[in-house]
Amino acid sequence: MVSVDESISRLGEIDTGSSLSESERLRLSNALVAALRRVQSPWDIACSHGWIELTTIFAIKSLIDAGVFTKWAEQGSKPLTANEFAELTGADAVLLARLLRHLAAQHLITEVDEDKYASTPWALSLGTDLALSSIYGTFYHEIQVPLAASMPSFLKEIGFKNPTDVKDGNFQRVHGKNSTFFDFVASSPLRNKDFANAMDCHARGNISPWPEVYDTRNLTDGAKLDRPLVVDVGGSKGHDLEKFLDRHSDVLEGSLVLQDLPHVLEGLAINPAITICPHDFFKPQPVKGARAYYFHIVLHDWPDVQASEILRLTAEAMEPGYSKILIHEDVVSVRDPSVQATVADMTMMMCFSSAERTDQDWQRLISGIPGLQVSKIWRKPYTIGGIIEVDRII
Ligand SMILES: C[S@@+](CC[C@H](N)C(=O)[O-])C[C@H]1O[C@@H](n2cnc3c(N)ncnc32)[C@H](O)[C@@H]1O
Repeated sequence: MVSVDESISRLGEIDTGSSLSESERLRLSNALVAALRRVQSPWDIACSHGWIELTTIFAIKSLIDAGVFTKWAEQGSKPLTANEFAELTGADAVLLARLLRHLAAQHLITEVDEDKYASTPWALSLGTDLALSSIYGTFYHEIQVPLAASMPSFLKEIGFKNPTDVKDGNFQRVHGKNSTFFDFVASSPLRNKDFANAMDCHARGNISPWPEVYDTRNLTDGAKLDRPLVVDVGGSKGHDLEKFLDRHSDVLEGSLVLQDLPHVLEGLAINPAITICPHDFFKPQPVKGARAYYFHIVLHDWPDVQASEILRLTAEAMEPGYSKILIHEDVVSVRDPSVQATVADMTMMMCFSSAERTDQDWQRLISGIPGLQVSKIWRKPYTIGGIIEVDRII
């Protein structure tokens, strides 16, 4: 039997440095959560859900808005007292002390002396990465929370059936009949910006850059120069095409095409190698015979009926034997899926009545579209993201 002191001392020896690969880091983090669950009482867990998470988010958001994290980073992230934070930001020192203490109690920042706090990589990121800090903004408060709060009564109302109707789901229960997720996001510039930032963070944090998962030489080798190489469909601000350019900086101008709804692309300043093409993917694909149509966390937003329609319209634009569809998504393991995959699945349910898909779900969806066939599912070991490579065979 290992004593508590010895267990704590062993925990202090855990390697958290850069020597860990991403997959090792995730495995270790998962094992630590499992150990925490064994140590926590039922009350600890319920208290965390009912009080700690909620109050932590409001404390973080208030500290972001007061400018604490940005000013802290500007000052070199050195340890500061609540009074010093108050001088830096103009906020009340007593209030700041209370908010900071709540974060330190959860090891989000470190209390190094009475009311004096040292920064952590997370706190530094909130001060330097505005996309990350916007996760705590309208994305959380206006998009996620109202939908999550409504889910239990929505599921009860529909008799605990699996929701599959994007036009009559939890979203419409919260925002009204005929409302749609993307119209709601678009209807406020701040929400639109925070959502795009959240997608950027999700891409950076959860899914490996696609040229690291898929061998992009499959696209460049034998590419026909008279038409686009990659069309990023529903590509938001174009961060995935930038990743392609990092690897293939020599592609011809105009051979990369970024598509999304007009309001998303409006006023976008982007690498001149990328052509901007506003397009609704429920209309016929205007770019014909491209080498690849890339969809990154786009089809999971849609239940099978709509996802099939998007794929069918894409298939019509493809050149058989040449064009490919590349679908970059979480591919859910049927056994022991990670929380990154299950949280995405819950999010799809509450926002779109859709779901994250397993290998088999993808095979079934694609086999239902005339002319399309899955040629390979590309994965990096121990990551949740995969790329489903689809050919048009006839
Ligand atoms: C979950 S986001 C993914 C964005 C991007 N691919 C990424 O990985 O960050 C889904 C994207 O689909 C776009 N979208 C939604 N409905 C669309 C439609 N009918 N036509 C084209 N794009 C659409 C949204 O504007 C949004 O940028």
